[in-house]
Amino acid sequence: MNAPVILALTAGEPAGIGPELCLQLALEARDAGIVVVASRALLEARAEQLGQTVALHDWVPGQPAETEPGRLSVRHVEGCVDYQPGVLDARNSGYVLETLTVAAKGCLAGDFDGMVTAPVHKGVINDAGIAFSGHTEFLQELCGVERVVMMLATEDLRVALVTTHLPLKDVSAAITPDRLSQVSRILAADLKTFFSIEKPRILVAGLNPHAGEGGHLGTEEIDVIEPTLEKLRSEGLDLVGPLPADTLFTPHWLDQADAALAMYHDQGLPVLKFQGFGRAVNITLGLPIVRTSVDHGTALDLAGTGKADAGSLHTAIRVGAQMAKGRKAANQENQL
Ligand SMILES: NC(=O)C1=CN([C@@H]2O[C@H](COP(=O)(O)OP(=O)(O)OC[C@H]3O[C@@H](n4cnc5c(N)ncnc54)[C@H](O)[C@@H]3O)[C@@H](O)[C@H]2O)C=CC1
Ligand SMILES: NCC(=O)COP(=O)(O)O
Repeated sequence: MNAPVILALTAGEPAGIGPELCLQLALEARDAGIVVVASRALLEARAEQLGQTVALHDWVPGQPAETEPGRLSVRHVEGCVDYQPGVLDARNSGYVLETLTVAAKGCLAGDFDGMVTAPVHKGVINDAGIAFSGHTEFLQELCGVERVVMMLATEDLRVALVTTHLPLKDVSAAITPDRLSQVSRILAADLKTFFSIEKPRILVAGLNPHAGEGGHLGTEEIDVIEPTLEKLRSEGLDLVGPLPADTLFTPHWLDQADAALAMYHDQGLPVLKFQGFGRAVNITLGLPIVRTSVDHGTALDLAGTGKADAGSLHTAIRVGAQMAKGRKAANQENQL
């Protein structure tokens, strides 16, 4: 009944800090079983560059994962052709996406209890001619679900987004009653499922300055956001807003709420990162699998130096393991 959780950890962009963060983790004792999904040769090359000794063990589904310092379970993925830190190579892009596919399919098949992702470089994947906006959208498509929600969280703050990786000029049109309703419902449901918040109070930001100033600074609040929130409240969701985004992130509001819902990426995430960059987790809600991630990017400037901070990776693994245990327990209860 209490089998340890096994998480797939994708090593991300080969030129970034992901591979060395995986190796840093291997030097410590771990509570959760971690299987790094990556090119074995890439990990060996990075370990050699950093002067680290890590014994890599090929992992087979059904087996426990290594948890002892100095040992690391690896699910090898072919196709990485360039191991140089700090220098992007579009030829590695197919391999990077294959690591995500292997991890996600492994979760769907029950081989893994969840997946944690180290950062990928969205630009270089597109340079390879592959349309890619982020793990969030990639996993939504792979898992065949209509809507997912990106939420970043620290101990003190949770910020979810209505839209994710969109050019700013496309944001207004994307804020539809359908999208706002789906995102709000997923956020409320998953805060209950994974964080045991029975009826979460969610602060919803407006899109425009001063939440539109009564229609004088934009009408999305009056036309879309207010009527949608009203309808969702009638379903029982505890939604406050639309609130001016510049004052939403103040103790007056945050102290009485469980999460903030921002309309777009750079409305919500700078606040979260100012408050907790380096120790936050990025969670994809609404998926049939557990997926958490680090709060940072590929940090090409640090790759190969061994100076990258693993704080956010630790948070992502801790939260991923908690969520996976929660989902396992719920599944077992449903089977009784
Ligand atoms: N989960 C993911 O896959 C994410 C990927 N990205 C991708 O990363 C690439 C680079 O993005 P940037 O905006 O430059 O952000 P970034 O997070 O890579 O770097 C911003 C600054 O933070 C520092 N930094 C980042 N992680 C650190 C760590 N663990 N320890 C110490 N310092 C750290 C970097 O050195 C840099 O000075 C982009 O292509 C972006 O798409 C960005 C965010 C998340
Ligand atoms: N700023 C967060 C971010 O870009 C991460 O996106 P994703 O790759 O987790 O979808």
